[in-house]
Amino acid sequence: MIKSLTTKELKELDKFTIQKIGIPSLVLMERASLAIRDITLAQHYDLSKVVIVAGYGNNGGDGLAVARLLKIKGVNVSIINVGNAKHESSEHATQSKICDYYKIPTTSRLASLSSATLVIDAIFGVGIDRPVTGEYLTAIQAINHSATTVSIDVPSGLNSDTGIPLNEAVHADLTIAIAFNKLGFNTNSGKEYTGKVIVADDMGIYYF
Ligand SMILES: NC(=O)C1=CN([C@@H]2O[C@H](COP(=O)(O)OP(=O)(O)OC[C@H]3O[C@@H](n4cnc5c(N)ncnc54)[C@H](O)[C@@H]3O)[C@@H](O)[C@H]2O)[C@H](O)CC1
Ligand SMILES: [K+]
Repeated sequence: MIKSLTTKELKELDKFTIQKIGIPSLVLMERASLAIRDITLAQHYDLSKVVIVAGYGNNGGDGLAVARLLKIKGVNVSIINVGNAKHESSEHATQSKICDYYKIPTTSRLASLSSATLVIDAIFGVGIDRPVTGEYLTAIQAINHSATTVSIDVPSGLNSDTGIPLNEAVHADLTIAIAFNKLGFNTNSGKEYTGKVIVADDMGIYYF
C-alpha cells in the first residue's frame, strides 16, 4: 500500500530535496510533467481537443509543462489561465516562456471548455489554503460541467489532508498524485472528487 502523506510532510520532503540535496524544483517539475503526460496518454482518452486550465502557482506550472509535452507529441492543446498573473511563481514564469516558443494558444476565457474532449485541471495542488471564490470558483464549476477531467496532483479546491472541498472542488475522472498519495484521498469525500488515483511515484523526492 503506497504511503499517504499530509501536506505538511509533503512540503517538508520537497523543501529538503530542493534546498538540502539540491535537486532543482524545475527538474522535479519536469519529471512530474513527463509522468503526467505518459499516464494521460496511456488512458487512451479522446485527445482531439485538450484544454489545460492552469493557475499561477507550481500546480499551474506543471500544467503548462504538460501542455508543451503534449504539443510536442502532436496533440491539439490550449491553455486557459486562471487567477492573478502578479502572483506567478518563478517556475510558472519559466514554463510560460517555454510555452510561448511552442505557440500554444492561451486565453483567460473559459468558453473553450465547452468544446474540449479532455480537460486537465492544474489550478491548485497542495498549495490551496483557503476556500475558492470568484474566478477560481467559476473555473471549477465550468470544469465540472465539461469533459473528462484529469487533475494534476490534487483535484483543485480539495483539501488534500481531509478530502473535503474548500467551498467547491473539481470532480476528476482521474487524479495523478505527484510523488505520494495524499491522506485525504483515502476518505469517502476525497474519493468522490479524485476519481481513479494513480500515484506518479518516481519523482526523485528524497524520502528518509
Ligand atoms: N511534490 C513534488 O515533487 C512536486 C510538486 N509540484 C507541484 O507544485 C504544487 C504546489 O505548488 P504551489 O505553488 O505550492 O501551490 P499551488 O500551485 O497548489 O497553489 C498556487 C497558489 O495559490 C494560492 N492560493 C491558495 N488557495 C487559494 C485560493 N483559495 N484562492 C486563490 N489563491 C489561492 C497560494 O498562494 C498558492 O501558492 C503541487 O501540488 C504540484 O502540482 C511541482 O511542480 C513538481 C514537483
Ligand atoms: K489540480
